[in-house]
Amino acid sequence: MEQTNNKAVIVGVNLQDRPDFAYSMEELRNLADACHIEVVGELTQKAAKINGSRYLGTGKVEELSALVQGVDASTVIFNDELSPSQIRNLESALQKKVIDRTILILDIFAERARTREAQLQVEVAQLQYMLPRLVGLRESLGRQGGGSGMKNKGTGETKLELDRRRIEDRISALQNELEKLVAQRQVQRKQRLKTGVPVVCLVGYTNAGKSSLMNGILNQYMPDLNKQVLAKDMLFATLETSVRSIELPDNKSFLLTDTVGFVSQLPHYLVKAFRSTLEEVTEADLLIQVVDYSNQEYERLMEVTNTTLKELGADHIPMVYAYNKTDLTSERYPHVNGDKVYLSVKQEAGVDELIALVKDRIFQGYMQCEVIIPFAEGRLVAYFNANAHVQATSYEPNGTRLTMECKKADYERYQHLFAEPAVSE
Ligand SMILES: Nc1nc2c(ncn2[C@@H]2O[C@H](COP(=O)(O)OP(=O)(O)OP(=O)(O)O)[C@@H](O)[C@H]2O)c(=O)[nH]1
Ligand SMILES: [Mg+2]
Repeated sequence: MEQTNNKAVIVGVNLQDRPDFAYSMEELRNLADACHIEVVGELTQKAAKINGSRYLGTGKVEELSALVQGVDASTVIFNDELSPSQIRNLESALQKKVIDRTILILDIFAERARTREAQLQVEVAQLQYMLPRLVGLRESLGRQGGGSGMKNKGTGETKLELDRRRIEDRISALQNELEKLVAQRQVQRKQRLKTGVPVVCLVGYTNAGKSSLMNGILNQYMPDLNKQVLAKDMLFATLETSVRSIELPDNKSFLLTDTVGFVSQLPHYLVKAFRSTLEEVTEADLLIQVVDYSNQEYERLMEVTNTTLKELGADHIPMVYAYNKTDLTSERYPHVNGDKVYLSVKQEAGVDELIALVKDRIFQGYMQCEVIIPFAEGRLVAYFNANAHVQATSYEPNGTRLTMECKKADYERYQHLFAEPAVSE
């Protein structure tokens, strides 16, 4: 799609007085902006239902046509996903390029995707969006042929059938390649899981500050590590997950994952396409939902996030909340209330409080202890070195003394093997 120097009018139907309608139009403007399209006009209509053939009522299409001419726009962007026939009818009525919210999101994803896996996922989603629209195009050609629609069942259709088959072949080739990449990543993930280090995932609406928070935590706890992630004031700055190991001053560590942001009406092709990337989320020990607390609509955006998590099958995972950007509100910060931390990554205030809460949750089943492991049980020393936070090791006549923080369950399981004397808290 041509994107530069594009002027567009955005159009939305406020279906049954949607409470989040104004925000969804503002978001559409931001999506257009992220696609380098300049929005020069807006038209909305209140309606009980969307017009099946032209999205808007007839009078409104005329009004739109005049508006588009008046502001010299080349493109018209609709707030909902349009059907193939709606696109066709609107293009012929307006004589302008007609696109919808889904195309904008797909385009942004296509432009931002960096890793091979993200690129493949986006291409599959784009092709899946195109497929039914190709069929629509075939219908329109059939009609142009005139008569029964059977008469010219010739060249046009054959070509489109070919295109269709080519697209289907391409989709399955891409999916094959994707499966291989996903399998590779799963091996890496399994290895990480095997180490028993807890996994914490940052989730939330796009632009809430997830990547900024990841950087804030890295700055504070891993200042020597140059592993910052991209954080930017734009929708979908992050399209792939990145994992960083965070080591805390008391020797405990966890893995922190930054993920792609959610958005309302995220095209289902994309949810599907990104499911493999978001598998990390379903295996996390704890989720940190990052909320842009300065956004008036923050509660609705949290609902979208929660619904998406449910779709991913991650709604059973314990969650804490980082109410970010509190510097832009009148709320006091940093300040903790139950499982919520009011903070400002920008002002570097509240990260410690959040980490304390995270630690409290992920290291719940741990205990501090000192044990002596008989030399004959050497494999246990190896086990604790891999699965506990061993703070000190020394050698006694009757075995290896470990001072460590380990899982309570592990302590109980192996207690009968420890040599005396051992002190534990
Ligand atoms: N005022 C203020 N701005 C913040 C704060 N934290 C992050 N931001 C800004 O919010 C914008 C988005 O930040 P990101 O960290 O990229 O957001 P994200 O949640 O990772 O977004 P996606 O990757 O697009 O899902 C950036 O411009 C940040 O500078 C904060 O505490 N206060
Ligand atoms: Mg991000």
